[in-house]
Amino acid sequence: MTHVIDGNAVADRITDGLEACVETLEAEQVTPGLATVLMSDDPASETYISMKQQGCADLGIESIHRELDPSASADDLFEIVAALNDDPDVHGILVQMPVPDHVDSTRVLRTIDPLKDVDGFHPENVGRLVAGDPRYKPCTPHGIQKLLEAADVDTEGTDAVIVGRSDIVGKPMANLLIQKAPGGNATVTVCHSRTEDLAAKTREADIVIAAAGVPELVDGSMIGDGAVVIDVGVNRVEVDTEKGYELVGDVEFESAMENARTITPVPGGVGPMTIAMLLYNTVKATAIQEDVSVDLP
Ligand SMILES: Nc1nc(=O)c2c([nH]1)NC[C@@H]1CN(c3ccc(C(=O)N[C@@H](CCC(=O)O)C(=O)O)cc3)C=[N+]21
Repeated sequence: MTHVIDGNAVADRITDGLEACVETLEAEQVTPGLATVLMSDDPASETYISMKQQGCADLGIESIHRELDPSASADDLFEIVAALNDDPDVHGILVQMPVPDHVDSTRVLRTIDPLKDVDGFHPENVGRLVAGDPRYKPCTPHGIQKLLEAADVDTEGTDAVIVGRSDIVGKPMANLLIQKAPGGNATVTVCHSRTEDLAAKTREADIVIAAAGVPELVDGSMIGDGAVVIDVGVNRVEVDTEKGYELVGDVEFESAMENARTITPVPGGVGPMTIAMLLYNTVKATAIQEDVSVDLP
């Protein structure tokens, strides 16, 4: 029987653990603060931002929100980030990606105070991750590490194949999986749109992590017997319902189920973990900046 990992349950366990950390901070008169910045009218971005705010509210994290019209100037965005950098009540800053084309996203990431960079995207934090001394692990790959741990998947000595080379999932995931630490010690292959024979790579893998942003790119014929399959895809496909869309992963779930030992669903797999690990980084950022020690889950 294939084990379907319940991402909501694992995320709830993490947030329960964070609750104790928030209490420890409160005892020191410290309330964690997360700022979200949105410069997009993409409905998906709006959904994610409101899920993040809800997560903060549930935990007792103060959240503030700044919104800019997508036609605003890059300088307007930099000014907002600079003000949040200087605000002592704000411990974490997240600028929702993607930003409009006329805004240089790498410059946005460089503008955020690295201590408040709860996405872990600032070059200083990327550098620390690559050097094996992470401060804030990027939320989605960190969440995947937690899911694997919860499902009793030992990554050590495994062959892991990552499909997708993005800065926010593929690259940091590869770095975490090759590090000399629990949740690492894997042999990693990173595949992408120019990979010659994707199926030949994934079929040999003990762990397949699909993060290409292509609906149902990976099907059962590409999954080896007994493999672990992690689906990072959150593709919105239009359907004729009240909601208007359906979430489709990068994995064709039904056929992949037939070969996989363990698999994550979409929705209810990796997505909820991304939010939980953002809250985790916000609590960690608060503890670092306020010099309080907390016992992170
Ligand atoms: N600076 C920045 N940081 C991010 O962390 C970031 C970002 N930009 N831009 C967009 C992506 C995407 N992302 C998701 C978060 C939660 C779910 C999630 O919880 N999904 C639910 C379903 C949500 C629904 O129903 O639409 C699930 O999979 O069960 C998905 C995707 C964070 N991102």
